[in-house]
Amino acid sequence: MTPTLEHLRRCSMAVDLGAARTRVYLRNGGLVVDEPSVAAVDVRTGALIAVGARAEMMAGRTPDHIRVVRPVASGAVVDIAMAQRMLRHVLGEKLGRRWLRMSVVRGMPVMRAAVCMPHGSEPIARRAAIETMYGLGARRVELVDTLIAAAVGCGLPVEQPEATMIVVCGAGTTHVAVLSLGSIVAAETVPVGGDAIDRAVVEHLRSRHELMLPSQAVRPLHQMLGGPGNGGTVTTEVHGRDVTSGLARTVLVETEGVRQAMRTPLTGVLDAITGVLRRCPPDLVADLGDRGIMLAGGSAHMPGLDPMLRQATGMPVHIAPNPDTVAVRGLGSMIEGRIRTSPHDPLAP
Ligand SMILES: Nc1ncnc2c1ncn2[C@@H]1O[C@H](COP(=O)(O)OP(=O)(O)OP(=O)(O)O)[C@@H](O)[C@H]1O
Repeated sequence: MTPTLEHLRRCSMAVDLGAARTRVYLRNGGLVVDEPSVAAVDVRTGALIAVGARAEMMAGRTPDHIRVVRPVASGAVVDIAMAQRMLRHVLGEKLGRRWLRMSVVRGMPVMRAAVCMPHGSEPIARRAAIETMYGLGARRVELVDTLIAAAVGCGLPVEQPEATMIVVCGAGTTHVAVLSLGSIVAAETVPVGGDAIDRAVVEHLRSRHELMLPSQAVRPLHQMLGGPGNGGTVTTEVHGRDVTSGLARTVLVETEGVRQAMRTPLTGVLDAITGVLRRCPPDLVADLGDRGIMLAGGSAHMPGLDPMLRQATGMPVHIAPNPDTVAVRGLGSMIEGRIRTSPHDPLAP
């Protein structure tokens, strides 16, 4: 069923279950949860040991009996029971007794929740999101297209008869859309995000330089994506571990090689942008030439991404303020009734 703004105004909670992070916004309470979508479980007893940032820190450092799991992948809940335990735990931790009062009254579920769903998600993914929220005590669940929520969160004039383009680049997926009059004119989703770019860098250094890179060493290399950074230097020192000996090693890496490695997965995003533009009427494309692209999602923080998109598309690229939380904040504005859109808005994914 397509939710209307009236339905959304009755929701007390907006939820964005991402592959990297889980975010919860409470009506009149703001963003109360922004934690990694990770849980650590004792496989002998099934007990939950940690969730969120604490569980993420344990990844790769656990003894055999502790498993670190990610219940959300590519924008879909893949382990409903674990997603419920993770959410219950973080909400209980952040809200205490208030959480109990808002979810169940006299044993009956009372909460109404709005959940962001990736554009074009499969019915099974929608079902999984609904089941997750029912298990948490929701009486009713409204699903809203992430692209609409993100556009609202970016402050784009979605209800106006002019085109706006949004690119939401998350951890596992990137969504591209052109919106006008509160509706999606054309959209595409590609299974490429920040994680694929990081994997491309790690793989390049392993195969070309026989260097294993610790995960925290990948981010400083993002700078190379946009063009010849570092004052135009052609090589950069990278510290890591030798693949064969396991000993610490420093190598001089050609920036162009790293840049090409990062650009390879991003060709999917560029293809999606051109595909969406090709499907738009010419008048809307003319609007976009002036307004440009609004870049959102956690990967918008990647320092080389916006210059790279600017260079490849020839269009202005703007980074949304707090780009990683735009979708849940946009959905939060909807449940708080702070936006006006045309009454025929198709909000559903
Ligand atoms: N400062 C930063 N520099 C570079 N990359 C960053 C930065 N902050 C976050 N990221 C990247 O952003 C991604 C997470 O983005 P986001 O929080 O939007 O994901 P998500 O909504 O959980 O994922 P998805 O939309 O794919 O389900 C990760 O790949 C992370 O590495």
